[in-house]
Amino acid sequence: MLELQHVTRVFGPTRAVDDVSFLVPKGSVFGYIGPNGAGKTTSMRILATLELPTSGDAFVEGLSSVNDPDRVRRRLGFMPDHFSTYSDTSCAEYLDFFARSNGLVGRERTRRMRWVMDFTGLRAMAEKPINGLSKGMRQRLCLGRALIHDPSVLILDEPAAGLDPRARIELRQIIRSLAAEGKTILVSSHILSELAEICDRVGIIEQGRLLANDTVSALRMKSQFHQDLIILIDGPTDGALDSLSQLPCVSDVRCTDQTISFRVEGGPSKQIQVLHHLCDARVPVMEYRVVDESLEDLFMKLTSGHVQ
Ligand SMILES: Nc1ncnc2c1ncn2[C@@H]1O[C@H](COP(=O)(O)OP(=O)(O)OP(=O)(O)O)[C@@H](O)[C@H]1O
Repeated sequence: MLELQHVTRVFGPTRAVDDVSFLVPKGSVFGYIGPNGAGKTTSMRILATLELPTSGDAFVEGLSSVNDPDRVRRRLGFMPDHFSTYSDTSCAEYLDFFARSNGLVGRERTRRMRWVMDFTGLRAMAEKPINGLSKGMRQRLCLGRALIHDPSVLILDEPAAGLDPRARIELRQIIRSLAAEGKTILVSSHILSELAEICDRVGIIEQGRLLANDTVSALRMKSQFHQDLIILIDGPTDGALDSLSQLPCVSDVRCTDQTISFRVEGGPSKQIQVLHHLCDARVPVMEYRVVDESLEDLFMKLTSGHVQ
């Protein structure tokens, strides 16, 4: 598992990370979401032993990134948000270099190289120079490098940045299958909707402070002061419109054919009251559907847009 305990990192006047704590249980995926300059990379670098916190501590499988960096590195794969390499290096050479740096030798190195090439879909590109790779393939190679020593914990810093829709979907599948194997994964992004489907929990960070740490559905519930709903009526809609007009919590009523959309002020218990009211009035409701608040809306609600 992975843990930050009251981590603060100050750069001059900037509190890049400000008293952040969270825990990612084994085998789960934690989405770390925040706008530019929020402090995601700094906290990930602290976990990955590449940066020291000003105060607090970070732990990988119970080992301190501050006091026990060598042992942490053996358990951890870090995919940075960008990487550079020599211009004429091929994919196989690049992976081989990191396999050797991680102490892999002989058959074990060959076996890990094969596994990574197959898992990331890079086998056909093995002899290609890295500079000739597409963005998606470069990201796969960078992920392969993070996986080469079979770490139990993965830290992926904006792995989906710059990828086309197909490559994003493939990346999500790769992350989910790694979690299914029992790996603990911390993955960052600017965009909540990009990670929501694959994360067990998300942390939202802005200006160094963790604003939320919850499941996506719980975040949705907490942020809901109103909810848009759609009902489908079997027959004329007059009775339904009349019933809805009696409820002070209902507004924005719109009707097209047999479909009525409206807004309910209040949380889930208010929505249930509305449904009861319609049933009591014998309105023939065939379908009752909540319009999911877009994840972009949720992100905008939780963050203020300030940068430091
Ligand atoms: N080495 C450094 N020296 C000075 N300031 C730094 C340093 N590293 C990060 N910062 C500052 O700390 C803050 C957080 O930066 P960080 O890179 O952690 O954010 P981020 O959430 O990863 O942003 P992005 O999404 O743009 O990559 C920013 O204001 C940044 O300018």
